[in-house]
Amino acid sequence: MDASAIEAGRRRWQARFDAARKRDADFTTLSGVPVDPVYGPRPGDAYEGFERIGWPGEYPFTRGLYASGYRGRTWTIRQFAGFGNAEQTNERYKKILANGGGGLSVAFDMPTLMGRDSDDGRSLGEVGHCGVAIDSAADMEILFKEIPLGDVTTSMTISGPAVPVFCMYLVAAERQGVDPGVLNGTLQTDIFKEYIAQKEWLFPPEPHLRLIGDLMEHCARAIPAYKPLSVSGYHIREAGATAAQELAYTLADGFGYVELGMSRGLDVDTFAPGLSFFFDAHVDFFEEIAKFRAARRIWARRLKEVYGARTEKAQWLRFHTQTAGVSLTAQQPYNNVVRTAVEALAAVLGGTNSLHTNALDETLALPSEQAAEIALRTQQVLMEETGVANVADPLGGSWYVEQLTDRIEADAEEIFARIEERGLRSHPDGRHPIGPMTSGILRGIEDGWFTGEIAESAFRHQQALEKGAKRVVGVNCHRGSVTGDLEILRVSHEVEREQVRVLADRRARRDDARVRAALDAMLTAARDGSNMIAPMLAAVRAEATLGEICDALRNEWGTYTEPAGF
Ligand SMILES: CC(C)(COP(=O)(O)OP(=O)(O)OC[C@H]1O[C@@H](n2cnc3c(N)ncnc32)[C@H](O)[C@@H]1OP(=O)(O)O)[C@@H](O)C(=O)NCCC(=O)NCCSC(=O)CCC(=O)O
Repeated sequence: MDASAIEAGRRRWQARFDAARKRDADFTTLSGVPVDPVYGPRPGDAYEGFERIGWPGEYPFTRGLYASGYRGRTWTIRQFAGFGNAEQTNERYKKILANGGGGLSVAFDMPTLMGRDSDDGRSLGEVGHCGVAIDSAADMEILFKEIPLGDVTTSMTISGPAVPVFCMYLVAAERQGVDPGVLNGTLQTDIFKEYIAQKEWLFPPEPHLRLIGDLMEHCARAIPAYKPLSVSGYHIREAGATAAQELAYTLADGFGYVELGMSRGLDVDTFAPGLSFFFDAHVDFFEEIAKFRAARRIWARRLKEVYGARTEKAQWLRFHTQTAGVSLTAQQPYNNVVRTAVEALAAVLGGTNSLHTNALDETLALPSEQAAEIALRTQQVLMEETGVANVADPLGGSWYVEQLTDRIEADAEEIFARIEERGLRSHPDGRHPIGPMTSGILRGIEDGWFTGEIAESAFRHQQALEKGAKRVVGVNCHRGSVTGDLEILRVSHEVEREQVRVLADRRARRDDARVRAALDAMLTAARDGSNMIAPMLAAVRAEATLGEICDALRNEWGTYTEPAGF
């Protein structure tokens, strides 16, 4: 790009920056040196390929979504939390908010994630263990007691039973007197990554996608600020994918949901802002920063050029980041604080919109209160002390980071082509029921291609660890010595007994005929193709349980078994 075009871009950036609201903060270095909100080529310099880099707040958004960067607003500190019953988790949430957490993020227990009630035989021993147990709208009401749902943005990490859980959240808001139309938050919902990596699905892909389509339609129409899909690469990465695989599979899944929305006749400029992303921040500092920058650029370009999105908001890739759980070690666990800080810094330098930092004890158990607080304080140290929030995309223009960004983008494009080619083979006539990327994803799920590719990468990494080519302190080098007693959070089995008792009591007090009628109406909608959200909401209002709703749908749609692979 020649110098005059770069200068024109700088002037556009300046105008946007001047118009933006800025935080009232000191934007100088620790020594008092004033710093600019963004840096670019020196005036008069040309820069080859600058159109791929650009300025923050401008297409292709490589350098961030906002001209003001974090000077406008810092990232959201959103710590994923949940354990025991709704009451215990509600107390933890109030502490998180009181300590400066910017939003909430619900971790559900395994039975809830699998759409089973706490009194289901398969739930035994798991209730309240890896997250909070939610059986019905009454639990959701307790979960958010004295937390005004109209004011706090809440993320819910659940995908198989996302839609009934979301209905419970809407009913909890109704019971608080909050108009559900004003809610802002995020529901994970991303079922593709369940088949690809996380393995917590309920039904076969096709009926599940229809249900997600209903949710997208409902939110686009009735809850405009809410983000019903958090397309998640985190679990793909944690299963062993490389950075490029994480990026490519996740964005491909995102394109699949774009195709789903479009196949339902929704306007891409209306529903695409409801798609957000969730990535892993692993320990290779620069590779992760490059991944985040490439993600924004690829998404903006494809949304604009392939799917016809015209508004910037529809082209924006907004993302949450969690530091890499798999990088934590049980050996010398205090070192995990350092790993997490480095990973969090990569996320921030990559322009994350929201961030979770893992606690040092998470390889051993759910975080203790003290470990959770250190994790939160880690973000606050970065935000308040280090100056990283002063300048947008401070690594933009670094030869290394720019080349790595280009490289990871090219690798991702190559993977998209392979997925699309699989889609073409499954529909050689070009008549894709939802869209070409979706066909490729579904084919890759059905024949175990994604799983195989991830397993191959995980195997290669494991070999590198065993040979010592890749090193992990305390595990395959510098072993021993950093020890210390960790306080471990243990969830009492009393929680399960109490949850089962409360559930039985609620079932005894509700109107069973009303529940049955509501579930029947929901199944009628499932069969006749009408939107299922309204009848599901009616069932939830009648205090139908999560297990009852999911069982009714399992009976209707069947379950899913993944292909065996060797
Ligand atoms: C979009 C995100 C990523 C972030 O949303 P947030 O509300 O926090 O932040 P945001 O949208 O970036 O910012 C809030 C508002 O401020 C505005 N804003 C932000 N920065 C600005 C700036 N510089 N200038 C002007 N406006 C700005 C935004 O446009 C937005 O307004 P408008 O709204 O008006 O635009 C959302 O989807 C989210 O919160 N996701 C979290 C997902 C999550 O926590 N998942 C947990 C998974 S945990 C998991 O899966 C477990 C894994 C495991 O451990 O196994």
